[in-house]
Order: sequence, then structure tokens, then C-alpha cells
Amino acid sequence: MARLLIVDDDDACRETLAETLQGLGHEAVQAASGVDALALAVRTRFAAVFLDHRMPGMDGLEVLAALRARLASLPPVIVLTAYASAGNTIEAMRLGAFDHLAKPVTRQEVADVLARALRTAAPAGAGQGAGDAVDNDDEDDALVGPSEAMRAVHKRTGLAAASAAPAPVLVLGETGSGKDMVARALHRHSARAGGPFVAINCAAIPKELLESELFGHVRGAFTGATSDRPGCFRAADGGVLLLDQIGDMAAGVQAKILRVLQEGEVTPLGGHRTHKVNVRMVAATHRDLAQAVREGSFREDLFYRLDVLTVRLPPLRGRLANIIPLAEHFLRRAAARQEGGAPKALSAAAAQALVRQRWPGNVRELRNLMERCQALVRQRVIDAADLGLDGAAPAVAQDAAALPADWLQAGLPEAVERLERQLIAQALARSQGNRAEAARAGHPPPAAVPQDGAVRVGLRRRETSAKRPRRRHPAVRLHPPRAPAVRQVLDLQGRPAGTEIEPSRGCTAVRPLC
Ligand SMILES: Nc1ncnc2c1ncn2[C@@H]1O[C@H](COP(=O)(O)OP(=O)(O)OP(=O)(O)O)[C@@H](O)[C@H]1O
Repeated sequence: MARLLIVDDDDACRETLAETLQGLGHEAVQAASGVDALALAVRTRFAAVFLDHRMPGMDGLEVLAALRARLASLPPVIVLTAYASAGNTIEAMRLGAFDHLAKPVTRQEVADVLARALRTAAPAGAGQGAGDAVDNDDEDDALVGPSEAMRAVHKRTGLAAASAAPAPVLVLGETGSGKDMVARALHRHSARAGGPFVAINCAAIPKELLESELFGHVRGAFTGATSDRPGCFRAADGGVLLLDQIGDMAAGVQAKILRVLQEGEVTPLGGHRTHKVNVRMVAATHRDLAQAVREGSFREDLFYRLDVLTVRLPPLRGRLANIIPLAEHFLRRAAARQEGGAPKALSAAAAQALVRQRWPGNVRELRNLMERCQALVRQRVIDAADLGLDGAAPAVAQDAAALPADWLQAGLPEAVERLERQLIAQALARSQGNRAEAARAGHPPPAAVPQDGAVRVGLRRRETSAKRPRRRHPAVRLHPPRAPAVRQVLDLQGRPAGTEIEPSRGCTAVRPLC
């Protein structure tokens, strides 16, 4: 039995969680405010802390920073929030949170996170001077991503930002998936935020020029070198240098990058003097670097040096819950740039068409399409025909009667992704594209749910009932009994999902959890 601390200003949430923890065989001590929590934590040793983020007075992140400052050894702190954003997830992880969960959380989620927390010692080495950190949600709204897959990216980014040593960070993902944005978020949330952020596209510059761009040159080093140039490494001193498309870098330059990583100094082309540099390197690529190593086009030693803190961005088609919130985000942004422009809305059919696309160009392709629509569509509502996607092969087959055998051969995540896409398309088709109705009434037939894995389909319905507490965010969740193996959430409104239903009982709220 472990002694656990619950910090939450909401009595009902606190009590529910306390019951769950007691049911798991632990002692649950409750604090209704950050101040009470600090007073308890300095007197009593807790095995783990469940900490609400939004509280009056000290918020969760302030409490976390204060706990770190006051306790010799910080217990695992699990931050809970009904308002998960890129900003507060990255910030919580940077401050040393053990995990960051979006409310509502299920009993199983509580049990899982607690089991992990109790197995692990308190996280060490989170960035110093964290006490002055602020919740920068507004700024990070740019990194839109209300899906489990993107939350994993935010957490990883926060952990990378927290690491005190300037270890390199590798960001992997298909073209246009947001690698550059992750690098910028990492800079913004790290102790180097006050330093420069310098980005260079290694694929766009010829090898000879790339060396000079990176390491600088002295006057007369080559024809046209009329004056000394410091180069990107020195320009990024004290900050972050993004080496974009590092998978396309010539072998000779790779060797020099490795040397900078090992020795922390650069020598300008044509020069003899070395210059110490203190730079956090972020390397990004859409290439499979392990494969490039096998093929001999990427240095193995550099790969192992880079592949330590790795952030993997899923392609847009792998995070369906992001598509509509991102599309609406880009429409709003494009409208803000138009004089007196109001953002256009997506018709249900347009939303359905967007979700069904494969998006080989990922978020960039979606952004371009939305900017085009905002500029060119005359009416206020963008319809499916306005998207001009007719010629593109849809990612979803209309008929999901059978699950093709090759789905599961492709691996479970891929199979779940395909199934999820079909179920959503079906639900939307049944409701003739009406998202609210699809969320309210349409959940996929139980027959389409695999026997051995649970699928959570969060086609959220809009909260219309004044009686429903705002923070509980009901949604549709499906799972076959006793099969909690796989969960996927699709939240077309971009907010956390919640209420459980059982397939056999229709859309009945069973248990709204805090
Ligand atoms: N999560 C996100 N929220 C908001 N905008 C995003 C997000 N991800 C990507 N974008 C936008 O999509 C576009 C492409 O993103 P970015 O340049 O970061 O992709 P990339 O993976 O670095 O691409 P490349 O491989 O071509 O370098 C940018 O305009 C960026 O603003």
C-alpha cells in the first residue's frame, strides 16, 4: 500500500479519484489547494502525487515547481487536466512531471500510470530554475494537436526541452508533418529560450556552400569570400540550431557535424582558429536514418550520436483527430490576415472529405488547401466540392463489411488506423455528413469492433445540456468488455473525450470520470 496525495480544488473529482486509489489498495490523502498540498508534502513522504492543473491561487504547474524546489526528492507527479494543450503538456513534462493525463481518466488509466510511477524513481535532472516557468498556452496554440498521438509528441518535446545537457534531439516525421514546429517549441520551452533559434535546410544548399553556412569562413577562403562569416553554429551560440533535412547531408559535412558534437567547437573554412560553441542541435529528417545507415549514405556514428532524444511525429493520416481542428485553425489564421475577414466554416460533407484524405503532404498540404479555400471560396461555408479533392484517391473504402486479411499483417497500429478511418466514414455517411448527429447517434456496429482489442471512437457530441458539467466533456467511447488493449480517440471538436458506453447498451452514459 502506498500513501498518495491528490491535489484538486474540485471536491467531486478529488473524492472520485480517492475512491479509485483506495479501491486499488492505497491510502489517498487529499488537498484542496496548492498551499495545502505543499504543507502536507513537506511533512509527509508521498509515493506519488496526482495534481490538478487548473486551480485557483497556485495552479498545478506552480505547485509542481514549488514541490521541486522544497523537496529533497520529488515523488512522481502526475498532472491531470481537462484542458490539455501542447503548451501545458510540454511545460509539465519540462518541469519534471512523471506524466500528464487529460481528464476524464478511467480507473484503468489511473491504475496503469500509478503502477508505472511506483516502479520508477522520481525523475531526475529536469531543468533548473523551473520555478519561474509560465503557462504559455497561447503561444503554443500554434502547435495544434488534440490527439493522443500529438500529446505523446508534446510530452517527448517537454522531456527533451528539460534535459540540462545540450544533447542533440532528433525529430523524425514525414515531410510537412511539423518537425520544424517541434524544434521551435523545444527552443521556446527550454532554458535556451532567451538564446537564438537558427534553422538551416541542409538539402537546399550545395555541399561547398553548406559547410561555409554552417561553420563560417574567413576572408579569402574561396573565391567570393570577401569578408569573414561566423556561420550558423556561432550564430546559434547559447541557443538552438535546427539542422533540417539532415538525412540529405553530404558525408563530408556529416563528419564535421560529428566533430562539433564531440568537441563543441567549430573551425571556419580557411581558418586555423577554433571557436567554442554552446549549441543545442536539433536534427530533423523525413528519411529513415537507420535505413540510410544500412545503405551507407548516413554515418553510423553520427546516427547513434543523434538518436538519443528522438521525437517521432506521426503522419497526419495517423492522427485523424487533428484534421478538423487543424483545418479550422488554418481557416482562422488565414482570415486574420484578410482585412475584415471572418473565418469560413466547413460543411459536414467537407469535414468528411478532409478526414478521408491520405494527406501525403501532411499538415502543410492541409494548410495550403485551407488558405486557398479561405481566399477563393465565395460563400461562407466551404463544401466538399470546393475542396477540389475529387481526383484524389480517398483513404477510406465506403464498405467496411469485412476486415481484409492484409490489415492485421500490416501491424496492429496500422490496422486500428484503417478501422478507425472506416468507422468514422461510416458514422458520418449514416448521418449524411452531420458531425453532431454522427457523434450523438452514430457509433460503429459492434460487429466491426475487433474481438481482441478495444476501440474508442470519440465522435464527440457538442455539449448542449445545461445540466451537464462543462468540465466532464462527455464523448462516445466503445469497447468490448475485458478488452482494453487498444484505444484510439477521435475528437472532432478538439477536446478531451469521456463518458463510457457499452456497445450493447447504445449511447448510455455509464460513468463520467474525473
Ligand atoms: N501541429 C501543428 N499545428 C499547427 N500548424 C502545424 C502543425 N504541424 C505543422 N504545422 C504547419 O504545417 C506546415 C509544415 O510544418 P513544418 O515546416 O514544421 O513541417 P516539417 O515536418 O518540418 O516539413 P519538412 O519535412 O518539409 O521540413 C507549417 O506551416 C506549420 O506551420
